Amino acid sequence: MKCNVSKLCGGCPYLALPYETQLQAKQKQVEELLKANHLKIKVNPIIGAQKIKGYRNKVIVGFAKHKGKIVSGLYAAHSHRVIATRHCLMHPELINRIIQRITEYLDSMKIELYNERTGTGLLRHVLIRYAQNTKEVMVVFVTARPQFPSRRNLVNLLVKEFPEIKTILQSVNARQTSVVMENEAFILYGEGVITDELCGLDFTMTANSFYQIHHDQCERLYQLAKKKLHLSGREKVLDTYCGIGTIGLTLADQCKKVTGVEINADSIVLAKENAKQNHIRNAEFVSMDSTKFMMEAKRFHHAFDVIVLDPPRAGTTKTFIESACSLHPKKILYISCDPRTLVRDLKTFFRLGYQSKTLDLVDMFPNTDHVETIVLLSHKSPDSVINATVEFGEGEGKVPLNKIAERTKKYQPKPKITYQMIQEYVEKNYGFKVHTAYIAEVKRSLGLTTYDAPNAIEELKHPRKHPPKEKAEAITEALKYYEVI
Ligand SMILES: C[S@@+](CC[C@H](N)C(=O)[O-])C[C@H]1O[C@@H](n2cnc3c(N)ncnc32)[C@H](O)[C@@H]1O
Repeated sequence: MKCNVSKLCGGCPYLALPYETQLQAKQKQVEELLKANHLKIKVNPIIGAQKIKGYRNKVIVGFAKHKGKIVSGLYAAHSHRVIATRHCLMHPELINRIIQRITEYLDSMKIELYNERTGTGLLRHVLIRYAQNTKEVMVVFVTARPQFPSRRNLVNLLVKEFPEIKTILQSVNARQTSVVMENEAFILYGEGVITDELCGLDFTMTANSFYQIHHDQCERLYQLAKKKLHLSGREKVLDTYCGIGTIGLTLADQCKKVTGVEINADSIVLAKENAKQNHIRNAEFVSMDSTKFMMEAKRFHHAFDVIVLDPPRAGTTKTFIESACSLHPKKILYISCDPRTLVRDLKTFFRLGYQSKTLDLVDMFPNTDHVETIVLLSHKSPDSVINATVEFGEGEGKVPLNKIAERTKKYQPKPKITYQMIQEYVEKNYGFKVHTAYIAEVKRSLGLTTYDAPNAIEELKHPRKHPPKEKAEAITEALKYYEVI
């Protein structure tokens, strides 16, 4: 593929290589990284893309003046210099056409461009999102101040010419910063959102939500995640760093319950909306830092059969990993867009007894040096097994069957004392009700194991509850009555 500005732009460092060579380079890069870190994991052959150009569904363009005319393009690598280009090979054709029209309109309307050095002027960038399967488009004008002359005219011209544009927004960023969108955007046209179809489900997103850049490869990644997890329908799945709920919701039909955790409150609103519009009823979402959630889950002894994590480039935290392992999930699925932080985090998982023999790569970013990795971890199986042969019956060296029955009776576990039984005992004997969180707190203070409270997820959003003295005493009495202590 030929691109005239490839050297200046730096966005596609592998563009000159045949696609097969690009894939080999990514495979080798991850294999060498694992080897250098003494991680014995086999890397399965990378899953290459069919669409290797025109795949980017999110684009940010800058503007500059060239010979008195407004031109648009991507920024040069590690700089804010705009590389004028009419046609980026990685953008869908429709996006290239919209950018071109916007540039022409801005020029004819004599819109002032923002000057980063002096902090003067109006237009900073334009962000475009494209929902590949529904063909819906979102346009966001990022300006340095709210007043935007001719914007009504500009909006009317764009929506008339491109019926695919479902919404147009303006985001005001007055600070001298390189961040593209700092504040909430206000709607100039449409609903402020677009919806795409992914893995047979509808996902609505805003300008700020995370959504994988390559639609088709994202579907293959999620299919692989499903295959690796091999859910039975009985599992409680925790989807951390869940964004607008894409991974968790695609797993929801194969498990008992999905809990999604995400720091961006707007994404959680969308995740809930996405569950609703797809008629998914076994999913709940919490807006919280994933590490904090994990710490609380550890404190409250929440049980999850599967934990999925898909953090940003920086990876996750040691505390997240330690807390996650302490919950003893059967499986942990780690999806990462940066192999270096993945390797760092895998070492901690391995140290804590979780292991994996294989790792998969999905090429989400053709022509770049980035690669997506996916690895399933499960708890290490025993190092060795002792085989013993026992013969039952009468006579020397045999174990009599009646002895087994006696022993079984002796070691029969006591029936489980539930929170409800304790609540009922307290209410009957003391005349007041006690919250499950109080029971958990008393049990914890006595060094006992605690179990899921029925409203466990709700509780995670609140600080721990310390029971008043009389309630703590009543709960302790109930625990004695039931011979828990
Ligand atoms: C790589 S994206 C994955 C999103 C989603 N799993 C998907 O595939 O669309 C990472 C997500 O983590 C969120 N995030 C970043 N830091 C976080 C944190 N400390 N706790 C929870 N979520 C966080 C981001 O807002 C983003 O939505």
